[in-house]
Amino acid sequence: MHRITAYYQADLFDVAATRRIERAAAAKLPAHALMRRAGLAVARLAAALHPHARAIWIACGPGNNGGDAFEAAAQLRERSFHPIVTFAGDEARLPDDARDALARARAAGVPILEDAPTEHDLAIDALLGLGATRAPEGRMAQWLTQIYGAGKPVLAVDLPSGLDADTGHCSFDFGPGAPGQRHCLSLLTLKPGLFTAHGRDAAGAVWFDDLGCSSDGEAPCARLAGEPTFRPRAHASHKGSFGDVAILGGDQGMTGAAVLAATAALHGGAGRVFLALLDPRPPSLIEPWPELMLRRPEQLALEHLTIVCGCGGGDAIRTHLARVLAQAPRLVLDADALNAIADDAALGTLLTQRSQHRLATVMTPHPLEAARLLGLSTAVDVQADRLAAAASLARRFQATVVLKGSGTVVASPNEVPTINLTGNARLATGGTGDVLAGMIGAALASGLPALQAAQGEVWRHGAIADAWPHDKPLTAGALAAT
Ligand SMILES: NC(=O)C1=CN([C@@H]2O[C@H](COP(=O)(O)OP(=O)(O)OC[C@H]3O[C@@H](n4cnc5c(N)ncnc54)[C@H](O)[C@@H]3O)[C@@H](O)[C@H]2O)[C@@H](O)CC1
Ligand SMILES: [K+]
Repeated sequence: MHRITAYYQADLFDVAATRRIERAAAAKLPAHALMRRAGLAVARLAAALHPHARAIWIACGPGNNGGDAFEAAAQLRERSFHPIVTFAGDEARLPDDARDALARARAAGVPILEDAPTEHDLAIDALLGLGATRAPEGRMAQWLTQIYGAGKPVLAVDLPSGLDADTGHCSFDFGPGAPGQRHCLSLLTLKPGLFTAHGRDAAGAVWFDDLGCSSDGEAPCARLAGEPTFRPRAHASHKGSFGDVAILGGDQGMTGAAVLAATAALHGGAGRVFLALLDPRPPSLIEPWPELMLRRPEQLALEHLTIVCGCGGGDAIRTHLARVLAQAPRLVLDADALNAIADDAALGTLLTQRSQHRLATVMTPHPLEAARLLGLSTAVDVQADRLAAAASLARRFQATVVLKGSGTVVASPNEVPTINLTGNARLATGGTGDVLAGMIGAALASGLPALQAAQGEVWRHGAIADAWPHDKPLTAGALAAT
C-alpha cells in the first residue's frame, strides 16, 4: 500500500477493466480471499492514520464495498479498536463475500446498528464503491452528509460513495475537505475518477493497494503522468539553442495576458521572446522586462518561430489565425484563438491539417472553451467526462490538448491520456492560463515534442503553485516570473 503523489506514474483503469481484473484475480484465489485482503488493507490504513481514534464509525452499504468494511471492522476489533458499523442494506441480499465478512464482524464482537452514532473520531465510508448506479438518497445521503460534513476525518473505501470511478462526476455534493481530513484507499486498481473533476475534492489523499493482484493484460484508460524528466542544459549553449517564442495576442484592454505569456516563456527558458501585441497603442506594460522584443504582428517570421497565440487576443486575433495555422512550425493555441476556431469551420480545417504537415500544436482550453470547440452547449457537458472530452478534441483536431481544471487532462491522438496531479485552488486566478501557455511555448521552442512539452509544463506550472509559500499571495505575474 502506498500514497499517491504528484511524482508518481501509474496506470488508471475504468470500471469495466477493474471488474475483469477482479474476476481474473478471484478465480486464482480461495473464496473470500480478495475481500479479506481489502478489509485488512482498510483496517491497517485506518489504524496507521488514526492510532488514537476511539469512536470509529463504519458506514456500510448493500454491496461488496460494504463487505470490505465489515471485514475491516473485524480486523480493527482484533487490534483493540472499537468500531461501530451501521448498515444501509438488506442482509438477505448481500453478495456472498460481503455476507461472509458481516458474519466475521459479528463474530469479532462488532456492534451492527441501524442509526448513526452521535459522535465519532473517524468515519469509514463504505456505502458505495464501483457499483454506484444512482445518486445516494434517504438514509445513505443523510449518513454521507454526516460523514463528509462533520469536519471529522474520513477514510473512503475504494471511492467516496457516489463518485463516478470513470469520470470523477459526483452524484452527491461532498464539498471541499480541510487539508489532511479526507483519505481514500483505492483497491485493486487506481480509478481515473479519483483524480479529475470532483474526484480530488471528494477523495482527498489517495492511497493504493493492489491486493497482490496484477493488472497485466488490461489496457489502462488513462495514466498519472508523474514528474517529468529533468532536461539538463548543455554548458556550451547560446540563446539560439533554446529557440525563439513569439506571443501573438493582447488586444486593447487585454495586453496584460500577452505580457504574462511572454514573461512566462522568458522565465521558462526560451532563447528569445518576441511580443506582438494586437493593441495598436499598448500601455507601457513591458518596461520591467527589457528582454522582451516588441514586434508588429505582421512583422513576425512565423515559419521560424514557436507561436503562442490567443492570450488576450479578443476578436482581433481572427485576422491572423489562418496565416499562423498554415505557417507556424510549433504553435500553442489558447483562449480567444480557440474561440475563433470554434466559430469558424475553415480555421478548424486548417488546424486539423497541421498534423499532416508535421507541424506541432498544443491547444489549452478550459472547460467552456472545450465545450465550444466540441459544439457542446455548456462546460458542464465537458466536466461530465473530462477524459472523453479531451480525447475527442485531440482526435478531431489532431493536436495535443490540455484540458485545464482540477486534474488537468493532457490528450494526444492515439495516446493514452494523462491526468496531472500538481496544482491547487490557488491557481484559480486570472492570468494563470496565459502563464501556462507561455511555459508550453518555451518547452516547444526548446525542441520537445508537443505531448512531452504539454505534460511537462502542466506538471511544473502546478508544482510551482504547490511549493508557493502559504503566506504569500500567488498572482499570475509572480507565477510567470518563477
Ligand atoms: N468482491 C470482492 O472480493 C472485492 C470487492 N471489492 C469491493 O467491491 C466494490 C464493488 O462492489 P459491488 O459491485 O457490490 O458494488 P457496491 O458495493 O458499490 O454496491 C452495489 C450495490 O449498491 C446498490 N446501489 C447502487 N447505487 C445505489 C444507491 N445510490 N443507493 C442505494 N443502493 C445503491 C446496487 O443496486 C448494488 O446492490 C468495490 O468498490 C470494492 O470496494 C474490492 O475490494 C475487490 C475485492
Ligand atoms: K465508498
